[in-house]
Amino acid sequence: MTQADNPAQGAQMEFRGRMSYGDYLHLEKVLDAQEPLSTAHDELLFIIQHQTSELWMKLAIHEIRSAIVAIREDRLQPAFKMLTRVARIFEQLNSAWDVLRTMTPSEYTQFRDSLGQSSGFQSYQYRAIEFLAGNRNNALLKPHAHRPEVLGKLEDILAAPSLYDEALLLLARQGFDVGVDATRMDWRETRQESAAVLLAWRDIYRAPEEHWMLYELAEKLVDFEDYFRRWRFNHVTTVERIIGLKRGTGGTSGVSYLRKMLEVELFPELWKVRTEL
Ligand code: HEM
Ligand SMILES: N[C@@H](CC(=O)c1ccccc1NC=O)C(=O)O
Repeated sequence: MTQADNPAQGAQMEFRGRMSYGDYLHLEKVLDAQEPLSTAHDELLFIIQHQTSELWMKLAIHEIRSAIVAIREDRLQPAFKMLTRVARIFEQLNSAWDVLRTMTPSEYTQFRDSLGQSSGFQSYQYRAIEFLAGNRNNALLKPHAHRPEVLGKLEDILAAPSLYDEALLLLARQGFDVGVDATRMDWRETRQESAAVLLAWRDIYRAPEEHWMLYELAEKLVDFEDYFRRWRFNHVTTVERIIGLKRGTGGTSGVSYLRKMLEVELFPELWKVRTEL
């Protein structure tokens, strides 16, 4: 038999005692983790949509953490690469809404009651991303009080500088006056917006050729926030399309809570600086 007759010729077919594809990826765990609570056809879509989102969030956290360390160590090129990947992950999460949007209100109502009081509001990986980026609402630790290991991980994130804090410390190291952001000791709370930081970014944007690395870092951060905002917008639009103005299972007002979250700015001076140029 020639290669043309049998394209799979030479392929390994015997896996007794050898690691195969499914072994390496632990597919038995991943593919056994979907347990619908109802008989509704669309519940599997709902579960897989969330599980895949959480997997992508896991990767985003890994990349943001490494980007934070890289900026701290003045290794900007690797940080750029990681931040580009984070933006692409959010682009991926954004496209995923197209699949969920195929579920109508009638279909969702068939299993919504099974969800009890569970909600994406309790996604600790989502909260970790917000905390790592710099949006630190300590009140949102509360839903994790019953899981000490999760709480501990979120507390650890709050104990250290965020992505934006590290960017501002870098600006200070490079001689920019960033005001109080150069000397902060407590990282737990979201920093206050500052006029000094706005002026520092303005100088950088006015002379990109002189500050190319910082200029590029700023644009990577804006790109990340741009895609993150699109995720929030897609979420609230999908939610309104599916549950209208009903209260959320997590206990918030639902769409109006999510609309409020659209106003959150992770890197406020980087948006304000646009008006100054
Ligand atoms: C049928 C689809 C969905 C509906 C109806 C829905 C609805 C809601 C509502 C009403 C809230 C507000 C909190 C509450 O009171 O429950 C919320 C929050 C949230 N949802 Fe969803 N959601 C959907 C899909 C998703 C998906 C696919 C994800 C991806 C992981 C997600 C992640 C989140 C997160 C992270 C929050 C917290 C947002 C924040 O606090 O800023 N949701 N969702
Ligand atoms: N908050 C949603 C329920 C919901 O979407 C949800 C429930 C359990 C696990 C993840 C969810 N997704 C996002 O909030 C609702 O009010 O219908």
